[in-house]
Amino acid sequence: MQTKIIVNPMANKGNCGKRWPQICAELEKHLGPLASAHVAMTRAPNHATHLAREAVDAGYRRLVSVGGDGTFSEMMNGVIADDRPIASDLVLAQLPGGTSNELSRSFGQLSLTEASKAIAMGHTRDIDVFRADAKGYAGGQVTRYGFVLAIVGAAATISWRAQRVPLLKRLGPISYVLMTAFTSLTYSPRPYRIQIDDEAEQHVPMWSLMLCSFDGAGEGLMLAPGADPADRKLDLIMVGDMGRWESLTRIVPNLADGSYLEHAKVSRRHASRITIDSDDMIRADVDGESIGQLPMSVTMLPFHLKVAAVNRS
Ligand SMILES: Nc1ncnc2c1ncn2[C@@H]1O[C@H](COP(=O)(O)OP(=O)(O)OP(=O)(O)O)[C@@H](O)[C@H]1O
Repeated sequence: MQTKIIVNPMANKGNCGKRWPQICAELEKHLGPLASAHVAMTRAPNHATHLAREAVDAGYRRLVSVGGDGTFSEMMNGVIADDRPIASDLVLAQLPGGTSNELSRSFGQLSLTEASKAIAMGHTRDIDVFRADAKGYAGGQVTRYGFVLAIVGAAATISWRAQRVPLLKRLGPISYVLMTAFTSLTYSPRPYRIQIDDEAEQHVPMWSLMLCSFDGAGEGLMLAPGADPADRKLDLIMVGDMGRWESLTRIVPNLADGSYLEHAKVSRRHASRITIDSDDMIRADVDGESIGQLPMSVTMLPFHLKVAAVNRS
């Protein structure tokens, strides 16, 4: 199978580029020598999307991103068009070279060696993909394909602040801890209009809403314990009308083990199509990238993508 490697040299604050020779040597131990024609370096944000599309058009069927979650997500968005994969026999893989590499962890790959072995041995797993349409920050419609989670409200504001404030971004994971505390103390629940599958629209005040395909996300967060990333359903979690102190003391500390779900104002159910709107400005985030604001609709798509993953059985 022809393999294209897409490297983001700027991932992990430029460390990915510096470590590329070492990462390449590890990959070559398992895959054999890599000709330079099979490696492409990203030159700007979203370049991985174009490189992935070009690679599939040129006949590559296995695409490996070297970087963080953003690079993998950009690559994945390049291989889907009109709500379906642009080729039927694709395998995507990630080698951890970013800051948090949460996706690698979701695929069961904890190290560069494990990820390289999973690619070489051809172990894969199927994952669901959803489509999110929201209002972009420039005012137009944005469409993003995702596979881990879509979040709105307080959780999306935490993500947006942690990514946008340059000083905080340099702090890495600690920025999320600081912004979670700050946002909990300043963010008030807002009125939402929600339509789930074919049900009637609901009007509810909420602090945050999360649509999870995987069980975990972010820095060790267990948002939807037991969620199946290939069941063609999203776990819809609604965090209701929380007071500031209540969110800081009863929700935030219990995100790591999923016990926040026991709170009386938190609900969980399955959904495969949801439209969310509000008269207030509410941020929306897909797979860790702030894409814009409400209204947003999220739809599970009727296909699986194959990703290289460690075979634990
Ligand atoms: N050549 C480039 N110059 C500047 N930015 C780039 C370049 N190539 C890609 N990017 C951008 O780098 C950003 C960060 O990439 P990525 O998310 O992979 O790394 P990370 O943030 O370190 O890791 P993680 O998301 O796992 O925490 C992405 O938004 C991507 O668009």
